[in-house]
Amino acid sequence: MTKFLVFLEQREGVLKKSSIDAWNRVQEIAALSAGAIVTGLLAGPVDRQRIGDLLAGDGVVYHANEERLRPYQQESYTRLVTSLVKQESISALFFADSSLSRDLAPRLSVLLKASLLSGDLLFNRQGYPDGSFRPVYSGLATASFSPQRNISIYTLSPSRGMVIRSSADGTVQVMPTAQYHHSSDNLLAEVRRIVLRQNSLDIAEAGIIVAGGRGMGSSAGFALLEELAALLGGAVGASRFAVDEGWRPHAEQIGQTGKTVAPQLYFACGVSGAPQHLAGIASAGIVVAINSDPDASIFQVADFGIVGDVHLVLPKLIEALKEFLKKK
Ligand SMILES: Cc1cc2nc3c(=O)[nH]c(=O)nc-3n(C[C@H](O)[C@H](O)[C@H](O)COP(=O)(O)OP(=O)(O)OC[C@H]3O[C@@H](n4cnc5c(N)ncnc54)[C@H](O)[C@@H]3O)c2cc1C
Repeated sequence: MTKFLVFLEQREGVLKKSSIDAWNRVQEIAALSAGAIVTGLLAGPVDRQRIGDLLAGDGVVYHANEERLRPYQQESYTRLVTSLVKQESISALFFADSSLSRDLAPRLSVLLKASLLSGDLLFNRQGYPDGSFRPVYSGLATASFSPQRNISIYTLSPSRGMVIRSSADGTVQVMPTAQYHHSSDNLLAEVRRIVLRQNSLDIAEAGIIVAGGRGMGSSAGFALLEELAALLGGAVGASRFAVDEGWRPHAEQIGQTGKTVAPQLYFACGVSGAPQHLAGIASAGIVVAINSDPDASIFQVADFGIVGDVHLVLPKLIEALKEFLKKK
């Protein structure tokens, strides 16, 4: 019997949207892979009632409800996942693509002697194990994969628009996991979480992203994007140019060497639309581009385009939005 395990990531006790999205996608993969059973693993305290409400389909979630697992710790998380994979005879382990999974998945693949497939993975009708494929060379070609080991580990990029469905169509049972020994916990000196800005949304989780590039002119130019993002309840993103210049932190970089995002609405302001940037927004819903160059490549992927100077267009857009919100 094929058993899937989805690693469900929490931050500060809240289940991450990208993990809910991964769970839902694994349910779809299971439907393509005759008879596969979906299970989940959640490390750290999260309201158990909410877990069942948030996840679609049928399945069991193992919950290691321990306070010390609230922050990510490589050692303890590795031990927790490896023991569950062995205990439950898991065939495939799935993660949402995140800084946590980029750290944990390769380590697990060595320890479990598992095939590791990461990136924008999709599954065709063949399902697991032979149906996985993903775009390569910034979407110019497609590569398909057949895992060579008994266990496979997949990291999934967010799906288009990351629309989270309700769980009305199934029953998810939440079960406590057994306690694990933490003999080498004293190896951990200190785990610190650095908050870049209070209340700033992670771009990987955001439903709306307002991104800026070289055309914003300076770090001060991003104040307009912060204002627009705050009005829309979205997050600020950046091109690599803006990050390399030190205008924005790397956590906000979108693209091949940054994050893959899947908002329902994406604003590209003063961004040219280089292939390496577009690689990160392939799953975005509606794309709105503002650029002074009518021939900029970004207009080829945009649903709506405004040709103009961001410093003139954005204040007008913000003003109009404020008026609109006042009337609501
Ligand atoms: C291996 C590799 C990995 C990379 N990874 C990434 C990545 O992850 N993410 C990423 O973004 N890039 C990445 N890059 C860099 C990428 O190739 C581009 O150089 C970068 O995306 C350009 O950033 P930009 O669009 O902000 O700047 P530019 O390409 O310089 O574009 C600026 C745009 O702003 C417009 N503009 C200028 N002034 C105004 C104004 N006042 N109002 C309106 N529009 C204006 C211009 O017309 C232009 O279109 C990578 C490159 C390599 C080689």
